[in-house]
Amino acid sequence: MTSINPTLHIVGAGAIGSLLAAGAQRQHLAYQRYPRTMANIPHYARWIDNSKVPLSMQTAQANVLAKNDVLVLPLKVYQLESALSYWRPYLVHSPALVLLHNGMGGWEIAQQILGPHYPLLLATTSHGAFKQIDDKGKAFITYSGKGSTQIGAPNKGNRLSPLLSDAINLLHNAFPPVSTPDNIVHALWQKLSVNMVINPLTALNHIQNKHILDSQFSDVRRALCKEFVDVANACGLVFNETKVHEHVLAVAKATGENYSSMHQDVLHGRPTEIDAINGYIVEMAKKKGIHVPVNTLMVERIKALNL
Ligand SMILES: NC(=O)C1=CN([C@@H]2O[C@H](COP(=O)(O)OP(=O)(O)OC[C@H]3O[C@@H](n4cnc5c(N)ncnc54)[C@H](OP(=O)(O)O)[C@@H]3O)[C@@H](O)[C@H]2O)C=CC1
Ligand SMILES: CC(C)(CO)C(=O)C(=O)O
Repeated sequence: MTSINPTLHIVGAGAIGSLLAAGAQRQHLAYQRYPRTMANIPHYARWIDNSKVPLSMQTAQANVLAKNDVLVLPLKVYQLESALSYWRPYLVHSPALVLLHNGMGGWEIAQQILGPHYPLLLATTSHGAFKQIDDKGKAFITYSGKGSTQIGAPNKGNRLSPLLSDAINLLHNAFPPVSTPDNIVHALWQKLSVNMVINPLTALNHIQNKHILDSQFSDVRRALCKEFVDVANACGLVFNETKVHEHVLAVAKATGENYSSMHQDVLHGRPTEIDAINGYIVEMAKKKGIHVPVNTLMVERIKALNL
């Protein structure tokens, strides 16, 4: 079963999901959001040029998707298991599915629920967005930082099926630029290297990203990067310790005025993504018999905040 015009089905109505919806809206592409509740669903997006992009408030019940539709899950890793279990009966035609999150572990969860052969894309984005409430009490999102999205099928390089290539084109049309690195898993680990240093240090010390450049964090930064490289290399990914550290510093500088997502989660008393970030490194290290005391400490200290 295929539809004439493929629809972008977006699970939830969070910051990134609604940003993607706004991109589709601007390009006149068919999209549908599936929030858990109507409370706080963003009504519009405040675009980067300050223009207002109204969002369709027509939400739907999940239904069997057409083969050429695309289902995007811009969720936290800890939200994926229940979302994928819920959606599984509606995926009988195997439309392309896109996981879009920080941290790692989503691929493993999707494989467990959908099997190893499901047409799956993994993505990471450096666009920035957050939810707010306006003076009329309506939720909206602000597109706060222009970035780009990298996407690919794990272990497939650029040998993508037409179904997956079409899904990537649809995402690129909705929210460019979308690029396809040679190895998406490597790209996700690269993003992990940034988040495993900046996120817990900014959250634990209540600082903006730029402050992790301070010399007081030099030892902990370097120790985290060394552990990261040991584990990544043991998992078959090639990373160099000096380059990883330099990349982390470059991102901290470029996003210097930001408060990281983990800092904001801690500030607002929300669950953090620590399990999918430093926790993932600890989990992989355990499997490979590698000692990662500093990542372990980061996990323990964030968890001790009892969010
Ligand atoms: N925001 C940003 O600028 C960036 C975010 N990211 C990453 O993208 C991912 C998503 O982030 P973000 O959009 O900020 O997060 P949000 O918390 O804003 O969005 C997640 C949304 O998904 C909803 N949700 C969770 N489970 C389900 C479900 N089963 N069915 C329907 N809706 C569901 C949540 O609803 P509810 O409110 O009911 O829990 C929430 O609205 C994270 O991994 C984040 O780190 C990456 C780059 C930038
Ligand atoms: C790159 C960085 C650290 C930007 O703030 C981020 O991804 C986050 O805050 O989660």
